[in-house]
Amino acid sequence: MFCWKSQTMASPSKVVLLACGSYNPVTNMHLRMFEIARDALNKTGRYQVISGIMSPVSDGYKKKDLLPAKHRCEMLKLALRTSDWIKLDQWECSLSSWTQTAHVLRHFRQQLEQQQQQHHGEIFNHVKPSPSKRRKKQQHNIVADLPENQLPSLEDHNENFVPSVKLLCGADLLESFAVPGLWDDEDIEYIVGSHGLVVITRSGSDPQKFIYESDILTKYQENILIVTEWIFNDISSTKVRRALRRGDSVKYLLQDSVIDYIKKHQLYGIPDNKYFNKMMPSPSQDTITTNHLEKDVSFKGGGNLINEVAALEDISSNPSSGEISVILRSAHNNSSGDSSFVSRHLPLHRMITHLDKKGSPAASSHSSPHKVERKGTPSPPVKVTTTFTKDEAPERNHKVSCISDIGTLVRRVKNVRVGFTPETRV
Ligand SMILES: Nc1ncnc2c1ncn2[C@@H]1O[C@H](COP(=O)(O)OP(=O)(O)OP(=O)(O)O)[C@@H](O)[C@H]1O
Ligand SMILES: NC(=O)c1ccc[n+]([C@@H]2O[C@H](COP(=O)(O)O)[C@@H](O)[C@H]2O)c1
Repeated sequence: MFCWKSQTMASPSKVVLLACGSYNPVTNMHLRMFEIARDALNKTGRYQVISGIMSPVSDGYKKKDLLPAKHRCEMLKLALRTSDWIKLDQWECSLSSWTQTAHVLRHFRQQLEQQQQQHHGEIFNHVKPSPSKRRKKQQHNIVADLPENQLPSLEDHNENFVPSVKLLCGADLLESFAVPGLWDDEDIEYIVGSHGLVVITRSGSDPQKFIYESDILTKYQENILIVTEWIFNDISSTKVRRALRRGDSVKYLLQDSVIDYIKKHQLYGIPDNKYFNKMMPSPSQDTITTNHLEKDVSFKGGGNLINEVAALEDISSNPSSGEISVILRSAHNNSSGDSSFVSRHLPLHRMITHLDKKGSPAASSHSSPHKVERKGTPSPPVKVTTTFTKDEAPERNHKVSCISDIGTLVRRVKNVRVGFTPETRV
C-alpha cells in the first residue's frame, strides 16, 4: 500500500479530494470522511490537501428513492456551510444522464489544468485580467457554486504543477468495483492509476483483502490509501431515509439545517405529525414517541392508551358540517369509553389535511402540509365520527360518534404513540 512517511524532504504535493455520491441526503459521515481523509493524507508528509469537492450524482442515475438533484444540492449547500474547505460542485448533477466516475475525475483534472494555465498566462503577461475575464475565470473555477465556500484558488499555492485529484470513497464503493458490469476495467485502471484513491473503512468491508484479490488494484496499490476509521460510524443515507420514513429522530446524524430542510419540504416520506406538533402545541402532558410509523399508530385519548390494533379503512370530511370520519378496521374490541382509537398504517398527513378549517375536500395522501395553515387559528367545533369494524367478525361493526372540539382531536393526533405490537411485527 501507500508509503506512510515522507521519503524525501520535497514539499508535499497538493491534493484535491473528490467524493462522488448520491448524498440522498448528505449525512454527517459524508462530511466526516473528508476530515478523516485530510488528516491521514497530511500526516503522510507527502501530501497536502487543499480542498474537497462533493459531486452529487445526476438524476439520470435512477437509483431507488433518489431525490431530484435540486433538493440534494440544497441540502449539501446547507451542510457545507459548516466547512471552509469542502465545496459542492454541481457540474455532474447538472448533466441529464449519468456519468461514470472516471469521467468526473477527468473533468475536474481538466478544470484544474485550465485554471493553472490561466494563472500562468496572467503571471507571464503581467496583465491584470479585465473584469469580464475575471468573471469568466470565476465561472471556470471548479468550485464556483457557492461564494461562501470558495476553493482555495491556485494563486494561493505557489506551485508550477496542477494539484492531483484523488477519489475519496467508503470501502463499500471500492468493493463495488467487483460487481459485474458496474465498473469498466479501463475506468478502474484510470481511477487508481492516474488519480488515486482514499478509502475510508466501513463496517462489513475488508478493503485490504479486496485489494489483495484484485490484480488491477494490487498493481496500483501505491496509489491507494486506506484510512481506518477507529471512531466507528456507520451512518448511511439509506438508514437515515428509513428513520425519516418511520418518524424516528435523525438528530446528530444529519446537520440540523438539513433536517429542517427535509421537514420543510416533506422529503423522504417524513410523517406530518411532527409539523403538526410544532404548529399546534398542546397543553397535554402525554409524551410523544414515534417509532416505525409505517407499522402501527396508537392514539392516546384522555391519557389512556387503547391497546388495540386497527387498520385505517377510510377517512373523509364534510366541508359544510366540519365532520371528520375516520373508518378503522379493528382487530380487537375497542374497550374505550370515548372515541380514542388505535390504528395501523394511519396516514396522519391525510388526517391533518382533513382538519383544515376551510373544510377542503379530502386531499390525496401526498398533500403538502403547507396547505394546512393552522398556526394559531381558532377552530370551530368538529364532529368526529369513528367507525370500528372488527376484523374477525365484520358483523360486529359498531360506530362511535362524539362531538369534540378540534383541539381535542389535535391533541389526539399530537399524542400519537407509534410502535410495534406483537401481532404486526414484520
Ligand atoms: N458511514 C460511512 N463510512 C464510510 N464511507 C461512507 C459512509 N457513508 C457513506 N460513505 C461513502 O460516501 C460516499 C457517498 O456515498 P452515498 O451518498 O452513495 O452513500 P451512502 O450513505 O452509502 O448512500 P446510500 O445508503 O443511499 O447507498 C461513498 O463513497 C460511500 O462509500
Ligand atoms: N462505473 C462507474 O463509474 C460507477 C459505478 C457505480 C457507482 N458509481 C458512482 O459511485 C457513487 C456512489 O454510488 P452509490 O450511491 O450507488 O453507491 C455515485 O457517484 C456513482 O456515480 C460509479
